Amino acid sequence: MKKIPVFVLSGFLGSGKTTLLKQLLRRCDEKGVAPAVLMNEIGEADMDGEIILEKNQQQIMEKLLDGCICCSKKSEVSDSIKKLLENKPDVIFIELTGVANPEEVVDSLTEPELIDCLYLEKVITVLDGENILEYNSIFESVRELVQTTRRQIEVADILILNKVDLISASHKEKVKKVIKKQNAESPVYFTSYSEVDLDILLENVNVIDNKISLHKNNYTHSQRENKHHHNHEHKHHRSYSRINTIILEFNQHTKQAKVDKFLKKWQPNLLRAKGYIPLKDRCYLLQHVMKRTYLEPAEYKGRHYLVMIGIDLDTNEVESEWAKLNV
Ligand SMILES: Nc1nc2c(ncn2[C@@H]2O[C@H](COP(=O)(O)OP(=O)(O)OP(=O)(O)O)[C@@H](O)[C@H]2O)c(=O)[nH]1
Repeated sequence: MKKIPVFVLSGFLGSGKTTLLKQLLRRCDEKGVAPAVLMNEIGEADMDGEIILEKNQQQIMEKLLDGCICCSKKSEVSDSIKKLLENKPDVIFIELTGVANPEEVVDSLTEPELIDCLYLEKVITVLDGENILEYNSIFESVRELVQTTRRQIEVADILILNKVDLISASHKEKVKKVIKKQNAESPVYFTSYSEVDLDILLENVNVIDNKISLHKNNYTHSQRENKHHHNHEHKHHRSYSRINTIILEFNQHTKQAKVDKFLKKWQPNLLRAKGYIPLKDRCYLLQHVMKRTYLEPAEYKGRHYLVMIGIDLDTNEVESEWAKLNV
């Protein structure tokens, strides 16, 4: 009986995980294998789910919203995976929130009911080449950001150094050195828009004829799971509480410059912003990573909104400033 491989996609907010996931799903389609996806988003709004589903409506997806995968969510993680297993996928992808430690999800996979059905194939960490040195520097980032980034690098089986189109050759070398210091074993791929040789990543993914069905079994650790297993502490949860999410709504269409100016106001506390925003001509998908804002036309028909993820963002202040904009 063959077990189902599970990939954990980790990496800080906006590094390019969803961009990679979309390609992995496309490649699965080409290979004729059935993927399943578990997405974990901080905040109630299901942004990435919508982004993926726009082009891959038929994909099997479970979503965990409003919180990072951690102790309190562990049962929800395994419940979601059990639901995914009902559809008999050949591979499962778990995209973590940018602020989660990858090994936390591995705890959920080692639950007795699941351990004989699936195994952790690879932890893939996607790094934002433009900002990784900043995230990694104790002087420039808050402590828990540095710890999370280092953990994501340390436990990765594959490291994808993304956004090389935005950095110089010398910066690339610098980043490589820093990464290698923290994880000398795993291969590092340099990419733009997370374009990597997908066949290397999916080398062990095939159609599984004889899937193990879900049933209670004895708890056994394989070597692989042991490598990623850790003594889970509750402490980390508190530290993430500094990271908060604010959802803002639009009453009418707005101007790009207005939104840009608003987002700039919250630097350096603002880590990420995403949303479907109404400009005069149509709806756009907005993605804001560090100081950069990306806009692309979207077919989205739902309610317009902007999600802000930040560290120590003052919700009241943000909301009252937003109200003043009268958008
Ligand atoms: N210039 C440049 N932009 C990129 C690259 N990869 C991704 N982006 C853009 O960066 C933004 C964030 O990419 P995502 O793939 O959504 O990042 P993510 O890691 O899933 O983000 P979270 O879900 O917030 O954790 C999007 O607008 C992408 O189009 C790259 O290599 N170069």
